[in-house]
Amino acid sequence: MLVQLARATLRVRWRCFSTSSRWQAPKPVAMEDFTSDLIRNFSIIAHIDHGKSTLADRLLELTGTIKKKEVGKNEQVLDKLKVERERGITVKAQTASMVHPVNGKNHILNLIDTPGHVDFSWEVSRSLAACQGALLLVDASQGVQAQTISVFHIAQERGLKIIPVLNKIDLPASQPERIAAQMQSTFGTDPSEILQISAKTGAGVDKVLQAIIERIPPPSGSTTDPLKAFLFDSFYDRYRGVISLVAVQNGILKKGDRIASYHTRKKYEVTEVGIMHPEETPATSLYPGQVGYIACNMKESSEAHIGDTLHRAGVSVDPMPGFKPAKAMVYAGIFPVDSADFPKLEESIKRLVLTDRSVTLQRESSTALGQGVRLGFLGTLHMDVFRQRLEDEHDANIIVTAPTVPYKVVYRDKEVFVSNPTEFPDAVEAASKVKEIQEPVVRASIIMPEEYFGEMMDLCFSHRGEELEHRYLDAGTASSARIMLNCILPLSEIVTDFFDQLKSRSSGFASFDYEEAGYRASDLAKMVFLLNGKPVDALALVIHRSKEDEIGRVWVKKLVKVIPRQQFEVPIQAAVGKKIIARETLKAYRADVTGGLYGGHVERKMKQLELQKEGKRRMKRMGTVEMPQEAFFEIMSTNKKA
Ligand SMILES: Nc1nc2c(ncn2[C@@H]2O[C@H](COP(=O)(O)OP(=O)(O)OP(=O)(O)O)[C@@H](O)[C@H]2O)c(=O)[nH]1
Repeated sequence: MLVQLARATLRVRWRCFSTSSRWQAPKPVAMEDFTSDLIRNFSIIAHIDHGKSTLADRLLELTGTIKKKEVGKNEQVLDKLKVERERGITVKAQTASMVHPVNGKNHILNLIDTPGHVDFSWEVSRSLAACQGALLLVDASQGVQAQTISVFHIAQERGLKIIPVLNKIDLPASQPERIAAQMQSTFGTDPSEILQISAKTGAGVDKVLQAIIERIPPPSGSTTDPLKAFLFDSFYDRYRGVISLVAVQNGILKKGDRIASYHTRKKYEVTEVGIMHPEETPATSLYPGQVGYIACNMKESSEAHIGDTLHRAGVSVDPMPGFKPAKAMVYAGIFPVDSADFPKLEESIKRLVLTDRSVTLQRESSTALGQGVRLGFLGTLHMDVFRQRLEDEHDANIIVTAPTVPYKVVYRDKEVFVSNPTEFPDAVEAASKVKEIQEPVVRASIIMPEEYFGEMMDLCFSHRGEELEHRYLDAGTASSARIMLNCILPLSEIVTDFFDQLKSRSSGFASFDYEEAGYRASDLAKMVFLLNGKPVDALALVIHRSKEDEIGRVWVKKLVKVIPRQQFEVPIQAAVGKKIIARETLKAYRADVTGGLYGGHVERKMKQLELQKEGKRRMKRMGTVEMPQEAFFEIMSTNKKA
């Protein structure tokens, strides 16, 4: 079987999100040998950078699934997006099956890789739904961090068997005994169950394989019960349409089966089944407990509903519990720098959304920026990653507006969610019709060494934190004890610079995580910016009244720097309702680009005039003021630092 799997692997291509070449099906792998007692489905869960992808690679190597990498090459097998390699973070959960013999019997181990950033906890949760166990990986030099705690709780809620693993024991700064004690006090872990490894050198990794087989229960399921498969992920292949990743619960799933979606009630014929090895490797069939992929002529990604139950057409089954859909927490408008590029941009965005189902989209138009798309993301990192993918993979030249959270406007007779500042009620409307405005808040937890406690309290207060409380995670020595600080923070306060400040004010030692905590009434208002007395829609912001002076001043200063001088003086003002909060004046200037050119420099002169003409084409008229699209780009990209 091992040989057969390895051969099949050699003949298949890499699964790739951006490009897809013609594909030739190798001989299918027979899966009937892998009865459910020989299957283990597991995930690796950890705080960001604690070594999940490195350990995944070592496990794939140790089981002979991939070849051992050349020393010095640092690319990880399961992190495949360019942005993942560049930023060293996992964005999209991936699956890989490996085969490992124990007592002369081949076992199949299905690893589902999970992302490690707080923005992607939805991906973590859905990956775990297909598992019976999880390796909880903790960096032995850093100890328990904010996301270690949140992923532990997700895994525990799902009833998974958790295997505690201390990683990076090769580092001189590692303190395995101390961190083991910390895990015991935080999670109630029995220190004798903790494995100590170095994913980098490979030390102790064989023990991990053994523990997966010994400690994680095999999936249950019956071959004779009606077919029931859980759909936990999907991606798009331009030749075969939507490919769904499934965990078979009962029955046997094979090519030619007529299946139906419980969610959409649509029927399909299965054209291919297989396992991720980690590339797609066709198989004859998938048996209960097995995790693999299917192709069934689904044309639209929206047909593959994450959390759906697939069953045999005409044979009904009780559905799986399913998932809460991903909820957008941060919204931003994306516009092309050159308005003529909109159709191409819209197409690129749609294609990218096919690979990232948690992004929501809606068309929007702005007088200042023209046609664009308003997108909803799980968080700001998610937004940044999407932007980078749009630029890297689709060569897009874009302007991204300031991020906004979804506010709740409570009128006397209805509640409306507003995720675009231009739609936020102005002062007049607010005074006459609106009962209350609410903003989303989160329950934040920050873990830090004791010496940064004061700084972190300060950070929370300056971001409107409430209900602060703290506790010690371990007793440690006076200088190295760790504290967990919890508080309620408005989501809008963490979508700008909170994370950067947390890192810089704690010299990188604090970690942060949050979960939604509903909505709270808040004193919010719309701030508009006026150029020569006329408001510019794309620049509107929703702000907390306690910060209106500070934000108004920063923004007008920024605007005066990036807007080119006009032939007349231009007042730049920040206003809330009728009240002007801040003002700068842009001095008049006569643009004579050829002024400095004399005599025979005709060619140069013509070129300058051409350039000016080109510039004019891209100018936007804001009332009486001309503003190049690039100025918006400048403002928006300096936005994060505001
Ligand atoms: N010294 C040492 N470094 C390690 C070890 N394991 C991982 N690293 C390094 O730690 C960094 C993070 O490792 P990754 O495997 O990318 O971490 P990750 O948890 O997958 O990160 P995300 O997927 O972004 O959450 C990389 O620079 C690795 O080379 C280890 O055992 N020892």
